[in-house]
Amino acid sequence: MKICVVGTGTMGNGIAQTFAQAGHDVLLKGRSEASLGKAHKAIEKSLSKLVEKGKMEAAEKDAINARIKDTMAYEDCKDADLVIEVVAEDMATKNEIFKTLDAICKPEAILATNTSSLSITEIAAATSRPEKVIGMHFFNPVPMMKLVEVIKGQLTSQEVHDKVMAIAAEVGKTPVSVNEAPGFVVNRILIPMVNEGIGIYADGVATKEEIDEAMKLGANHPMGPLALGDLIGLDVCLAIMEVLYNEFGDSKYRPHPLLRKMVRANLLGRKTGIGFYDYRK
Ligand SMILES: CC(=O)CC(=O)SCCNC(=O)CCNC(=O)[C@H](O)C(C)(C)COP(=O)(O)OP(=O)(O)OC[C@H]1O[C@@H](n2cnc3c(N)ncnc32)[C@H](O)[C@@H]1OP(=O)(O)O
Ligand SMILES: NC(=O)C1=CN([C@@H]2O[C@H](COP(=O)(O)OP(=O)(O)OC[C@H]3O[C@@H](n4cnc5c(N)ncnc54)[C@H](O)[C@@H]3O)[C@@H](O)[C@H]2O)C=CC1
Repeated sequence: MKICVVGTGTMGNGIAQTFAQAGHDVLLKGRSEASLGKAHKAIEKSLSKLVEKGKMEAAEKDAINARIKDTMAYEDCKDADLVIEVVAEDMATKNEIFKTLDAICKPEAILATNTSSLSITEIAAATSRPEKVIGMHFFNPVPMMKLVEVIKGQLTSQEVHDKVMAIAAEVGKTPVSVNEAPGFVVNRILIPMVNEGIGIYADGVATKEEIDEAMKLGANHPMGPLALGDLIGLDVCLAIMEVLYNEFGDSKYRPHPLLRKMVRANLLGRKTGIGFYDYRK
């Protein structure tokens, strides 16, 4: 199966790695040599961790790296059987890319989106093949997280849904079938929790370290809400809160003003080196 991953950010490199680790050839579509180079660096770092831990042979790491080829041209996606779009959480951007992919990709190709919260039906409406458009939602960090939410839009066919469930399982993930709804299952619970953690911090109820420690020890979460926001990317968290707020029209999903302020200051978390915590050492 020929896989094409469009987008080289936090999630794109993890998804490319996962497919290559499962033995697939992957075409990674980036916007610049620099972004592609950064993605390969992240993949190399992740695979090296696995080699260091004795979970992977060095030769296997080289073979995985070799299976990931780069491109900057959508045209090169034309032979792909499955394209996974992993770009910014913005409907206009996704619509534009799906329109482009629809014109280039062979008619039987499945076009999947890794969107965190947006309507699959609305993304599919930009194409002439809505029955082949589906949500394939991976979790961060992709190599470590087992779940993939598989989301059918209004017009997604059962056949495409079943195929994508099988593909997710084949690459070592556990797929869960989810009906289309803003934020699906996990993010409708998780991101308002991050937003609430930010509110608690802004209210001065506790320091950021204390808030995170409290949720780690008091709820057995692997990381606290502020560290998690930094891992996800605060721009992504804000985009998800905006979708929940706008789609449901419910004030309980209001993005906290401090979240907005952090994004406006480009303090996005790990990807910019600083968010609630400083990663620049
Ligand atoms: C926004 C969305 O749309 C959806 C989302 O993704 S929401 C975010 C969902 N993700 C989460 O909630 C993540 C919560 N955090 C965690 O599960 C864990 O903290 C974590 C897996 C990220 C890291 O685990 P940790 O125990 O805190 O740290 P650490 O000891 O460094 O890592 C644990 C293991 O994972 C490995 N690891 C971590 N990241 C890795 C990566 N990217 N690649 C390879 N290995 C990695 C480490 O090497 C380590 O391996 P060993 O257990 O063999 O020693
Ligand atoms: N960060 C996370 O924890 C998770 C994010 N997601 C979703 O995955 C998608 C990507 O998120 P991240 O990788 O975190 O984002 P990121 O900010 O790390 O990377 C975004 C990528 O999109 C590209 N991009 C931005 N604007 C573009 C445009 N106009 N045209 C083409 N490419 C463009 C960038 O070059 C970059 O490769 C989003 O839909 C997000 O909601 C899903 C699961 C988890």
